[in-house]
Amino acid sequence: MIQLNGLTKRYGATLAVDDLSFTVRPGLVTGFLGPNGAGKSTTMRMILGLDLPTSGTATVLGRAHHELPHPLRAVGSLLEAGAAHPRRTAYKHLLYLAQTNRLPASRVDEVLGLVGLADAAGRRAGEFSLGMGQRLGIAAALLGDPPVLLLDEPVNGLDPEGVLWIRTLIRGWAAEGRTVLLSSHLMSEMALTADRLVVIGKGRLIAEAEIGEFTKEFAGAGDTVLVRTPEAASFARRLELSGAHVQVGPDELLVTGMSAPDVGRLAAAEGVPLFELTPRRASLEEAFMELTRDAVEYGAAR
Ligand SMILES: Nc1ncnc2c1ncn2[C@@H]1O[C@H](COP(=O)(O)OP(=O)(O)OP(=O)(O)O)[C@@H](O)[C@H]1O
Repeated sequence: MIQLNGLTKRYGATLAVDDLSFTVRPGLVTGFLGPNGAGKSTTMRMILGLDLPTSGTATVLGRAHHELPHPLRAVGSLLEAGAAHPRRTAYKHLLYLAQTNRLPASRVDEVLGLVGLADAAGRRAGEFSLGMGQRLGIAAALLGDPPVLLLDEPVNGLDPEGVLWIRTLIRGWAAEGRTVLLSSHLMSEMALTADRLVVIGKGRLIAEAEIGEFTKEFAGAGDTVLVRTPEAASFARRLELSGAHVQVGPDELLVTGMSAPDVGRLAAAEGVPLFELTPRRASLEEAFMELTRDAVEYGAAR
């Protein structure tokens, strides 16, 4: 269990994390989502005791990170790939971590096996591919067999096989009853991996919900209907008079705020020939962009 209570971090004039409170429960994958610069990494760093809050608290298993008697046995994390010394072998890197955390050396072989790096144990971390580096990072996170896991953008830059591997691993941890907090700026990735979502923007909580509730709440919002007609301009005006919002292309219209059957009925009533009438569902990704639109740091001009 991870608990944030009024967690706040200020860097000079930047309020990176702003009065954030939420709970991450065991047995579930909680997706931590927000556009670039939303404050996800800063929040995770504070949970891990790598950064001090300006105010508020973050606790793991009821304690601040510095109060945990054996931090690696409580919480494992993957913050960035390549955290290992490049000249150190995978085995030595993990052995060093195990020894400084009073974990048995036998655990090093176990975790190397778990992440599929047993054959690469003697190779230097600096020679690893991105995917292997990611596996090494996960091996380190698992060393203390912790009940809580924090992963910051773990699939960034991975090939499809690597992405599937991490996704399966994460789902497995939650099924074992662990608490998993997983950050991403990709809603599509979250839809496949997370049970719950915490969405932040500009350091503040925007939404918190089960992934199903989130989909239900936002399904429909932003749905569009593609219409092709030789009478685009006049039909667009007619649609707008009926309350729809219309984007006009050379020979197509993108209609929001009116269902496809209603567009079809209106066209029939007006005697407008339709060449195409296609409903398009808004994706979860679009719902997320809509939700965080005002919180994007450097958005395209609108
Ligand atoms: N050490 C620091 N010094 C000053 N400002 C910082 C520092 N770390 C983060 N920030 C600022 O705090 C804000 C939040 O950054 P953070 O990296 O936590 O966001 P994020 O959600 O993880 O973004 P991304 O998805 O891009 O990794 C940003 O405006 C960032 O520029």
